[in-house]
Formats: sequence, C-alpha cells, structure tokens
Amino acid sequence: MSSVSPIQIPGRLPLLLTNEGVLLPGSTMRTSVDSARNLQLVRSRLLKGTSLQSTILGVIPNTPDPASDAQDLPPLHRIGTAALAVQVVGSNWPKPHYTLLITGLCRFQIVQVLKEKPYPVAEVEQLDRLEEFPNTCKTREELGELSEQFYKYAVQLVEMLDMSVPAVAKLRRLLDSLPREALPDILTSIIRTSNKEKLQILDAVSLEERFKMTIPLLVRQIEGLKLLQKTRKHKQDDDKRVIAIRPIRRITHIPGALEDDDEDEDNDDIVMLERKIRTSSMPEQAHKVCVKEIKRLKKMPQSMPEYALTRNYLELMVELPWNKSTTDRLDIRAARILLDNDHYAMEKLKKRVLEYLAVRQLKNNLKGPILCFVGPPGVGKTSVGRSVAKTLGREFHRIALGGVCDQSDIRGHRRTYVGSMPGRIINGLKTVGVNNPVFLLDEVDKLGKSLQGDPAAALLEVLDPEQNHNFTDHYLNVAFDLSQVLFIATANTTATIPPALLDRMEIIQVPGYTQEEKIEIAHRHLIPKQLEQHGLTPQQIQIPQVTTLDIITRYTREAGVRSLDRKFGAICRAVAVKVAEGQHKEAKLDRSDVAEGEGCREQILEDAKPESVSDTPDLALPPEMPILIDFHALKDILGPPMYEMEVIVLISLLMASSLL
Ligand SMILES: Nc1ncnc2c1ncn2[C@@H]1O[C@H](COP(=O)(O)OP(=O)(O)OP(=O)(O)O)[C@@H](O)[C@H]1O
Repeated sequence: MSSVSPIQIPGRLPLLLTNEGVLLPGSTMRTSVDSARNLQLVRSRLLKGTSLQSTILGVIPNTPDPASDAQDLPPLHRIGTAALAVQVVGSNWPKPHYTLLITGLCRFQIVQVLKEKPYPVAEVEQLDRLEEFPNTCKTREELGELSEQFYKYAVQLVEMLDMSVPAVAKLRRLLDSLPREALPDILTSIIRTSNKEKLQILDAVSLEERFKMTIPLLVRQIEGLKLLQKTRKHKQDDDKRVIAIRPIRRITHIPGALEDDDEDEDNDDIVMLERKIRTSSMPEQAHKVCVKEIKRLKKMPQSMPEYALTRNYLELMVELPWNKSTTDRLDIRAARILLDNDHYAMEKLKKRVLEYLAVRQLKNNLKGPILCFVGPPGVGKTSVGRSVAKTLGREFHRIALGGVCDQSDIRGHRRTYVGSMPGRIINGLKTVGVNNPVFLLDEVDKLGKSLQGDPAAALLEVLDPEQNHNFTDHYLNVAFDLSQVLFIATANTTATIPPALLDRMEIIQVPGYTQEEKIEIAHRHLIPKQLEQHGLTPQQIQIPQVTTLDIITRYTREAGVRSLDRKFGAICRAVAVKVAEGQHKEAKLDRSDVAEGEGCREQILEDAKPESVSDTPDLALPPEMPILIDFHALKDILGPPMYEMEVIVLISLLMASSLL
C-alpha cells in the first residue's frame, strides 16, 4: 500500500479554452492567448493572483473561443487537463496578446460550469491520481503485462535515437524512474502524433485503455524510424561507393553529366584540406592551430555560418607560402644592363639601387633601410620597383596605400569580426605564392588616419627588420615571417609621411625630367611600348622628334611622362583605325583588280591624292605608309594645343591690363 496520500487539484478551476494543441499530463506546451475570455483569465488569475493555487488552470482542448465575450460560451470538451501556468509573456501593444507556458498535471472532467463571465469557471472532478512519491513496483503489479509491453516498446524506441544527445539520454533515465501510468501521456506528447490522436489519449480515462491506444502509436513510430535508418544506410553505402569510384569518374568526366552532391564534395574537400595541412611546411605553431581548427570543422554542421569562416581560414593557411621562396639572381652587371634597358636617365636612383643590390649580394639577409623613392607623378618610381624585382628574379606585388585609413587594411580583421579578412600584406603573399617577393608600398605619403586606427603604425611593424620576422596579422592570429620580403616604398612628397615611418626609410629623390630627357624616354621606351600595345609597326607610323617636342610643350605640362605616354596612346589608336581601314580598302581594290584588269588599277593610283589622318572619304585609297604624324595630324588627333591657347590668353590679359 502507498504510504502517501494523492495530491488533490482544486474542485473549482478557471477554464482556458484552447484550439491549437492538446496538453497531456506530464508534458509542457506554449499556447497563445488572444480571445477576450482567455485574456481576462490571464489578467485576473495570473497577472494579479500571487498564490500557487491561482496559477492552476483547467485547460479545455479542441474548443474555439468566440472573438467577443458577448457571444455565448461554446460547447466545451468534456475532459480537460489541469495545468500549472509556469510563465506568462506578452504585451498590450498594438493589441493585448500573451503567450503562456503551461505544464499538464492531471485529467479532470467538468461537472458543471459555475460562471461564464468574465471567464468560465467550472466545478471539476479529478480523474488521474497525482502521487508525490510514486511506488513504481506496485503500479507495475497492477498494470501487469500491458504496462510491461508498453515499457519495452518505449525503451526500444528511445534506444533507436541518438543517445549522445543529452535530452535522449535523460528520457532513457526517466523511463525507469517515472511511474508507469505517466508514460503513455508523456510518450504520446513526444512522438509524432496528430492532435486527434492526442485528444483520444486524453479522453482515455481508463489506464488500460490508454496503454492499449498508445502501444500502436509507439509501434508506428518504431517502424518509421527503422525505415529511415534503412534509407540512411543505403545512402551511406552509396556515398562510400561514390567516394571509391570518384577518382575514376573525375578522369572520365562527361560534360553535362550530373555533378556530385555538394555535401559529398565538402566532405571530400575537408579530407583534402586535412592532407594539405599534414603535408604543408608551416611552422609548428601555425600547424597546431590548423589541426585544432580542422577538428572543430569536422564536428560543425555545414549550415553553421562559422563552418564557411573556418574553412576559408584553413584554406588560406595552407595556401600561404610559409617556406616557399624563389632563388635570387644577384648578378650586378646583369642588373645594371636591365635597369639601363628599362629606364633612361634616373642615374642617381639607378646607382643607389645597384649599391643596394650589391650589398645584398655580399651579405645575404640584409637588414638595411627600406628604400623610398620620392618624386612627382609619372617619373618611373613604380616602374623601377618592378625592374628591381625583375633583376633579382623575384615576384613583384604592388600594394596601393593611397587613401588607406584603417589599420586592419594592413593587419587584417580579427576572425570574430563579421566579414573578416586578412590584411593587404598577407593577401599579397597569398597572391604571389612566395615568401620573398618585392612589395612596392605605393604612395605611403597618402596614408590616412581614422577612428579605425593608424595604418602607418601598423606599417612600422611591417617595415621594422627587428620585428617583422614575427608579423602577426589579426586574421591569421599566428606569426608570419616577413624578413625575406623586400619592401620598396614610393611617395610624391616626404612632407606627409609620418616621421616614425620616414625614420625607417632611406629617401631617394627622383626629380622630374628635362625636355631632352623626355624626348629620349619617348623614343626609346614610350613609343615602342605603345606601338606594341596597339599592334602597330614602325613601318606603319612615324613620329618625328619635333612632333614629340610639340606634344611635350603644347599638350602636356608635367614633371614625369605619364601624360605624354597617354598622348602617344591616343595617336596610336587613331593610326590603328587608319591602318585597319586601309587594309580593308586594299582588299577591295584587289577584288576590283581581278574584275577590271591591271589598267584600271593604274588609273585609280594616278588619281590618288595624299590624305591626312583625320580625313576618311570612303572611296579614298589606302594611306601611304608609314603614316607621318606631323603638326597637322597632331592637331587632328589631339585637338588644338592646350597650353599654347593658355599662353595666348595670358598675353592678351597682360596686354589688356597694360592698356588700362
Ligand atoms: N626614365 C624612364 N625610362 C623609361 N620609362 C619611364 C621612365 N620614367 C617613367 N617611365 C614610364 O612612365 C610611366 C609612368 O611611370 P610610373 O607609373 O612608374 O610612375 P610613378 O613615378 O610611379 O608615378 P606615380 O607617383 O603617379 O605612381 C611608366 O610606363 C614608365 O615605364
């Protein structure tokens, strides 16, 4: 006999009418409250009442409550669940609405409705016993075989689930500790059942009937799970087969054939990534981080946003050239020839660069100052940097610093940051794929400053030979050795370079060019380069030195040669059009030749007149080669001279002022 008396629910209960789900004893459910009667109940019993008794409600399922409390109470479902309101959340705006968290205690049946307004209250009869300390042995005896059968199915079902999930393990323990008569209600609310089935279980007041009704539901769920596991196993077998035959399929890939599942590919990629980490020559510290991250990645569901982040991180880590470098070609004589071939004049600059390279040749691992070329735009600072890389046989990478005002541009964002990326230094290393490139830090004088930190301060660490072997990008979070990188900086002026940065660099001034130097540069470098870029040959275009001088004096006003270079580009484009049209006309003439004979062609050639570059009558003959760019052609292509006009305006202004 049980030594404890059963717990009684109050004889009168306020009724909460629900229509959404069915609350069974022993289970918990959330229900929304928006009808007038239910709102009243919540306000006066739950929000005002403070006793435990006031939080006990009678939940009547399957009963739609009319929108207005003026309407009659609908017919009530006979059996309900006495419930404890555990939580009330909600607001009064824009209209009153609450959500209740309720836990089912036991069944009751309505004896009679005592009042209907403002919310219904009924006299109820408790149907289930609620014992404080259930005596499971006694219950087992009473229920006999039916309960035993139910228990076995319940255990079978739970053991088919993933026991590593804490909630499943807890449920398994509960099966042994809970009174048997509570199990049908609890399991019905856990397994996949319809509201109608739940309602039938609620209405099954006799325990025997309840067990009988729940067993088929358990069996149905077990069969469903078995089927699911079977299909999963098939799929896994298929997956294994796909992985096994994948190398063959890759070789015999048929265009248009179905691609493998994304998921399979991802798993494959992770295996590859792991292999790359194992075989990569990264330092021990970086290797440790990668091993830790890949372990995390394997446990992560692919749908997690962190999955993609970790994968990108690991891909960058294996791609970085931790130990990969090019061998330097340090031949000073060859370097001198190459620099001379690429650049005219700039004697001082070339001399200093050669000295620098010579010292490097004698003493490897030179921890010398960073060279910084300072001069007006277009004097060839960037292009000398490129030549230095070429002479050394190193990779070249330009990092444009103009306008950079965030220090994470240099040092990267921490990985916790949304959209985090490595900085430009690490990105550059990934691009070139070696750890000893020439990095040209272009326009260091145009670095900005902002609330996001001072990029110049970050550059100090990069450029300091004492520190940069341990450069830590925020994104990588492990040190990368930058001591093999050759940094060269360029600037237009030293005035705006932060003093600490300036202190780490050796300034080499690159002055502007004289007219004579510009003419030489144009004819030795700029014109041949432009001809090549436009597919022209010296047999097709001729630019005399006087024309170059005209362009320099009348069309450009600069210390460097960038504008001059652009003007040659414009001339080459115009000539390219003429040449292409000429080829077309020649082809036409050849055809008319065949039709009308030699005599006719001679006649046409006799009539031919010399033409200017701009004038293109359709019937005209192909232009004479090479096309000469004289002053008139220049005017046709580039328009009237810009600076001559300015001078005229200036003179006329001066004259006007002297007259006044
Ligand atoms: N001495 C030279 N010999 C041959 N080519 C030159 C010389 N000086 C400049 N150039 C050419 O002029 C063009 C512009 O040069 P570059 O881009 O290196 O100028 P820059 O000084 O770096 O300009 P900025 O300060 O605007 O970056 C390039 O095509 C370069 O080859």
